[in-house]
Amino acid sequence: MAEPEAVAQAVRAGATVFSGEKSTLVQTGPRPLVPGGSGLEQLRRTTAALEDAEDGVIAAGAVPFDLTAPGALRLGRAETTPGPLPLPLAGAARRATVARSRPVPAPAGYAEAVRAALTRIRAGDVQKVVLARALELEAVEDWSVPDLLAALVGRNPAATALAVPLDDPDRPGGRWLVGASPELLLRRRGPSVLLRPLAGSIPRSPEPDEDMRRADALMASDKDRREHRFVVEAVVEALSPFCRKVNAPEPELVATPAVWHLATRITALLNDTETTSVDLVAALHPTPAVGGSPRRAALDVIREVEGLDRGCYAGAVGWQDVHGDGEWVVAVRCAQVQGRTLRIFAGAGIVEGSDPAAEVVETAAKMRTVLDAAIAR
Ligand SMILES: C=C(O[C@H]1C=CC=C(C(=O)O)[C@@H]1O)C(=O)O
Repeated sequence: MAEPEAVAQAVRAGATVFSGEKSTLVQTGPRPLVPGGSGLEQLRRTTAALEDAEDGVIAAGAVPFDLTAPGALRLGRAETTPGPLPLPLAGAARRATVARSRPVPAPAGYAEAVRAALTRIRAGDVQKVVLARALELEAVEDWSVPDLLAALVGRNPAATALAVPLDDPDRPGGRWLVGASPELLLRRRGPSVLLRPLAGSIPRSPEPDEDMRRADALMASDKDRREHRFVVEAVVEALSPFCRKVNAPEPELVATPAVWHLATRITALLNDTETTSVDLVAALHPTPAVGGSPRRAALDVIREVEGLDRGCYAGAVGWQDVHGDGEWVVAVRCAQVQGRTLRIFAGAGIVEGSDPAAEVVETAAKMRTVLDAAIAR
């Protein structure tokens, strides 16, 4: 689907879109995978549902952070074109005017939650917890999903920009997930598996020397390297029943327009090509990049101290084809849109040594990815 007008129209009709540096995938004519099913039920049924599907049909959409919450995976026809989404999208030139904004919780409340998590870490209950907060923007008219998507693609060329309908696309006024994720959960192509978990971050500076100083400080930070290591260790462990030749080199720096991250490019080979991309999603999600370590204890702490309904934020977003190949990103730098409301989410990994005030600043920087796309003119 190379025509901007056709893409904008498809999004208005409820298409799921993933736009990356190398290709754009648009899923049209979507029908529910498991109507009303939880994220886990949908993941479990994906491969079987695709067995009966004609070639060219994929399962695509969003898996919630909490796998017992409703999933938003659908079957539909995939159209893939080379390069990022063509811009400008037709009718996507306007920006909504924001009438009100509300942080949930207020920054002081978030700092308080970080302190509560640190207390649990020092008590030995858990070693890492990712805590999120939200910013709600109320516009004077409905947000335009094609407009948000176009602005996200234009500003984040290295990310996977996404627009995923979370409700029945036939029903007007439904919820959408939009965002520009820099984090590859996994790509499965035949027996080859690639992952690029991120964890450990520092906000970018517009001043080049200061920006480089921050990048160096992140690379040298013991706290951030520990925060990162929890993710790599958990990912390698989750892959080990399915894969051989798991290679996890030392972390490197990656930059988004808003934030520096530590990233590890992990490669592996499947033992058995019957293992599909969704089998791996089910084994990996939620990694400690969005949950924590150990997983169960971290999820308990999140439930107790965070006080947010994450929905599909921090979930897994992507697709799988009839061959079991697929690509999934972690739903970070994302927002939920419904009518006039845009709810932008951002989280940060908390470990021993984390500073509550710095985590407020880091989550604000992460929110800029969607905020700048939504409000800049
Ligand atoms: C949870 C988020 O980011 C994750 C991904 C990269 C770096 C992270 C960090 O440094 O805390 C988070 O683990 C988010 O952006 O909402």
